Amino acid sequence: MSTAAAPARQLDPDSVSELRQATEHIHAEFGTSATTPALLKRIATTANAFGDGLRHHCRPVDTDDGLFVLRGLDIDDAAAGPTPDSWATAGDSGAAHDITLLLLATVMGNPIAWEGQQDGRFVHNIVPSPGHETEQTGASSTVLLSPHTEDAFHPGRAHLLMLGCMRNHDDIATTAASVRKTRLSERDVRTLTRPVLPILPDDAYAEAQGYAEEPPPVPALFASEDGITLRFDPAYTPLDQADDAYRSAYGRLGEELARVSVAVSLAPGEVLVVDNDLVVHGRVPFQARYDGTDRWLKRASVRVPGRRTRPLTEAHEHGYGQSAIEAHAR
Ligand SMILES: O=C(O)CCC(=O)C(=O)O
Ligand SMILES: [Fe+2]
Repeated sequence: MSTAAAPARQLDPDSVSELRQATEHIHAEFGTSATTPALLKRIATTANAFGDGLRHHCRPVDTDDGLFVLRGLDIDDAAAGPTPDSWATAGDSGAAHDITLLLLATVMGNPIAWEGQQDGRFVHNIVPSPGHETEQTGASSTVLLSPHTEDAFHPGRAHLLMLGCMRNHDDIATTAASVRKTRLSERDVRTLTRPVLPILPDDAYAEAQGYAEEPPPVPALFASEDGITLRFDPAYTPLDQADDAYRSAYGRLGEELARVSVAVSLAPGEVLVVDNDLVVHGRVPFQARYDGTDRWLKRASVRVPGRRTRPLTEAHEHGYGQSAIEAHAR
């Protein structure tokens, strides 16, 4: 794995103060980041009024890296308070930063929430949690969080994943691997473009895991008009149901993704924006502190209307009974 620097977009001071003022206004008015229709409406009108400078920083991912890091937001470590010990107890910890992230997410597209995840909040807290060390979820720590497409099981998954860093004293890296950097034979691409295996709901969706209907097989790769895209979550893909040829091609895709993987260790105030159709992300193992100073990320998921990065057949998938809620009406 390489530690090559991810493309960075440095926010200019005007954009930073525009964001800060908007955040302070909304936070003072609502006193919480718990999303009500009124708060979401205020987010939308505020984001719509942002200047071109900020908008430009939020333009789509424009390199084969499939990601960028927005830099320059300020986080006051003392004011942020202790890192919560789980999403369930996080409440309004770092609420102002939830609002900032929602504003940025709204400039980039339409933020989404899932009823079945983190109480339906639009901004998730990613913190290590006692008792969850070895899971394949954001709450784990001692295990490698293996590379995955976010919410790969679902046709309504985000186009963009945003990870905003509150705290990361131990420099724990997010990993990211772009399908556009892999080298695969045409034959492997053909094989992996066929809908052979389903992707089952991950451990963050307990209810969906009990869904009664047949899991639909989906392609791992898709040759979109703009180039190849992927939908990949090996930890939740029943590979034993495929034949040898498919399994080997799938294995080569995994090896190529490992080869091109980069490690991005976020600093407070940085926001990693990952194109969820191009890049699989994960996290290196680490030892949690559990003393209020642990790594703490804020996560937002964004749909970008009108993108053509996915097969149209996805529209017929049942999504295991889950549906995403969009922050803003179209
Ligand atoms: O903790 C990280 O760096 C990434 C965790 C993750 O997979 C996610 O938040 O979706
Ligand atoms: Fe993830």
